Amino acid sequence: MTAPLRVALLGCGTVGGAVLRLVEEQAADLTARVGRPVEVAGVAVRRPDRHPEVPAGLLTTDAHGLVTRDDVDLVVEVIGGIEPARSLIQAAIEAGKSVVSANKALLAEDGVALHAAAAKAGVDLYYEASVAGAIPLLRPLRESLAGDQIRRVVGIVNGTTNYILSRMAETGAGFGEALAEATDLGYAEADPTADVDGFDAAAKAAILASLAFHTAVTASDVHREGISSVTATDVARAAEIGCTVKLLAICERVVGEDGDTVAVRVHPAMIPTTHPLAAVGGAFNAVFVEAEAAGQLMFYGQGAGGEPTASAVLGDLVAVARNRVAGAAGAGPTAYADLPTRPIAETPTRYHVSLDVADVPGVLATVATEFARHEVSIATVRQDGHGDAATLVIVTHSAPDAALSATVAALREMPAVRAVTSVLRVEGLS
Ligand SMILES: NC(=O)c1ccc[n+]([C@@H]2O[C@H](COP(=O)([O-])OP(=O)(O)OC[C@H]3O[C@@H](n4cnc5c(N)ncnc54)[C@H](O)[C@@H]3O)[C@@H](O)[C@H]2O)c1
Ligand SMILES: N[C@@H](CCO)C(=O)O
Ligand code: NA
Repeated sequence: MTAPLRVALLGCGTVGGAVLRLVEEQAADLTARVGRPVEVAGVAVRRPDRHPEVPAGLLTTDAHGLVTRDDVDLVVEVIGGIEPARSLIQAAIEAGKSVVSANKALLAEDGVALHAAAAKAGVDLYYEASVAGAIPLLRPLRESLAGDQIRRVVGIVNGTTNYILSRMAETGAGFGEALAEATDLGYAEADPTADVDGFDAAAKAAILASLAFHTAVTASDVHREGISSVTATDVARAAEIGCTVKLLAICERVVGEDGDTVAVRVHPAMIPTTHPLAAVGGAFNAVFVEAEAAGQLMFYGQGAGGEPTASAVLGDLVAVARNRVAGAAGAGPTAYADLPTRPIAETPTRYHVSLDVADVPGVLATVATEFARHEVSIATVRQDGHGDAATLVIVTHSAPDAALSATVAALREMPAVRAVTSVLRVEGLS
């Protein structure tokens, strides 16, 4: 029998536990698919007493010692966070081990350095599970679409916020109420900041943009707005214009006369209910990719959860194990395009603005003048009610985001405007 490939598993929580179980359950198939048996050499945890499911002989608290052990070939990092995950992955790479990780926060911050280290050491670094969980997305971008020119990647990449926004739309609940429900059901974590404030989606957007556009994008390059300020009024206003509210990650390569740039942003937006992303409910994820030759592609499925995420980890594990059997490492992603990031202020967007106004002669003209003064073109205006209870609902054409936000700031100061009740970007309207 050929010698097994030996795996160090770092972390044994939701994802790690599922990885361990699947590697054991599918041992025979993995052997057949890889060409050598794949077995777990050790499992690094913080508290061994909390892991009765793991054979005691495999457990260790010495993660660094485990990843550098001579009898370890491959390392699976499912601890999460920046440290100690970064030092452990670096140590593994330097020791000649290929690495599979699910860690979006780390890859979005340090992907370039980690890839450089992996290339130098001649090992693989794969992280399909880090974006959109089970959905095959990063390897399609990295491999299947490597011959095409990707122009745009737009998606719902955070299940927790999608669940909250879906519930707000279904029940009319406010953000706080929907978040409490998501927490009770175990979708939202005890500290939901990373999800609801858009940090999780921004890290994923950075990874997607880097792979799609062959350039280095970090989480700090991503314009980020979360969903905590989305109100029941926003969701109701969206429904009135045939839209629904989603937290979108939008990565665009913008062709310019002075060279191309990338614009990467995460924010809530109204999208038409006829848009395919509008139908993505609950904790599911979906991502649209637009490439020059391929046209539009859509990827849909479970973006989180132990087993779905472990599926992506195991797919990567098989890939790096096969490379190891072949005595090679796969080509890593390139960042040759080296594109500058375009700030949100210059990025063209469309706004939906809802205003409570005094319905007196001339108010519409005054409001329209404020849009014109900022060179923002209005697509549609609707007035509901009259007298003191009049509401103006305005959808703009595309304009630089800075012009739109300056318009809204000016509207807030106008005596004729009693309140700006809803401001959201709009995507996907023709
Ligand atoms: N849970 C999901 O649905 C999901 C989906 C996609 C990606 N991910 C990513 O997978 C990774 C793991 O997520 P999770 O949900 O399994 O988290 P988790 O909190 O359930 O598990 C992490 C485990 O790592 C352990 N750990 C922490 N520090 C350690 C150390 N120094 N040495 C050894 N073990 C240590 C923790 O005790 C915990 O058991 C994260 O990067 C996360 O972003 C998770
Ligand atoms: N917290 C993340 C987990 C998957 O990365 C989500 O809600 O989508
Ligand atoms: Na994925």
